[in-house]
Amino acid sequence: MWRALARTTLRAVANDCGSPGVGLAPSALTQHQLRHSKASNRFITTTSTAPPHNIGIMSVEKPKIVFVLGGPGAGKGTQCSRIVDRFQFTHLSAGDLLREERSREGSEFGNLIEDYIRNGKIVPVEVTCSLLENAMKASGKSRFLIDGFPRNQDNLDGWNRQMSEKVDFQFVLFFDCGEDVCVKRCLGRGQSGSGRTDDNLDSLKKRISTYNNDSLPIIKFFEGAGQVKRIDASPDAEEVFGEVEKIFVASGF
Ligand SMILES: Nc1ncnc2c1ncn2[C@@H]1O[C@H](COP(=O)(O)OP(=O)(O)OP(=O)(O)O)[C@@H](O)[C@H]1O
Ligand SMILES: Nc1ccn([C@H]2C[C@H](O)[C@@H](COP(=O)(O)O)O2)c(=O)n1
Repeated sequence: MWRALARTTLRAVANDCGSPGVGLAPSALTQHQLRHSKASNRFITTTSTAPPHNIGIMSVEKPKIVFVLGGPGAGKGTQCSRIVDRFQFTHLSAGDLLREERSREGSEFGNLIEDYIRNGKIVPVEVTCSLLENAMKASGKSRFLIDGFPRNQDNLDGWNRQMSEKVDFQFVLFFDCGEDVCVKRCLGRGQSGSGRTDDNLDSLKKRISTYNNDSLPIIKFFEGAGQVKRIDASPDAEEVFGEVEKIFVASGF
């Protein structure tokens, strides 16, 4: 879809992303809308394409994607901010997008998302993947850190169905961190006023169990394919970023 649009859509809104790539104007992009059908208890995605406003330079370059994974509190968000500053990536946190959608007035998924988050469960991929795709398109950028996704087999399958052909997947950046450190960091974040409804011991136990049972197998899957760059996330943030930096430089960024 992006490629088709890129072929016919002008890059007249000059690529403001500061990095090479598709640089499509959000106004000319397909928007995915999601509804929950009570009748069939399924999620339905509808697609509408706004007419392209521009004609011009063609680009077939797909957006570059790095998945960022690791336990709750491993420091994914912290490191993503630094990568954004240093390597001109756009950071999309699946958790942040879900929290935003939960708080959006009129969202039909607010209660569902809250229930999943509070209980440390993974929201159905139809919701998350549509939020990610819409955010990617709206950004007009071409290098993305997809943080906290794919978190289970459902996430991975949904991504493969909806997105894998449209992006240029680079690697998984895996922040490896012991459980005790993760818990301590999340509780510290809660005490510093994160306002998150899941930075408490009860939710954390569930999140860690979901991570061990559902997310680690996905990381192992990518590892088996030689697509994981593992980082020890237990040292301080500065030291961790030193390792992150080496990986991105070695990968040509
Ligand atoms: N290397 C580090 N050393 C010490 N504290 C850290 C480090 N990295 C992050 N933190 C702190 O730990 C907390 C969790 O970090 P962060 O929000 O980046 O984790 P996360 O992996 O994105 O978490 P989640 O998956 O729950 O969103 C924050 O309060 C952050 O300031
Ligand atoms: N792919 C995802 C990512 C996140 N969530 C939900 C469930 C998580 O516990 C919560 C917080 O995510 P975080 O900010 O810790 O990355 O958001 C999900 O369902 N699916």
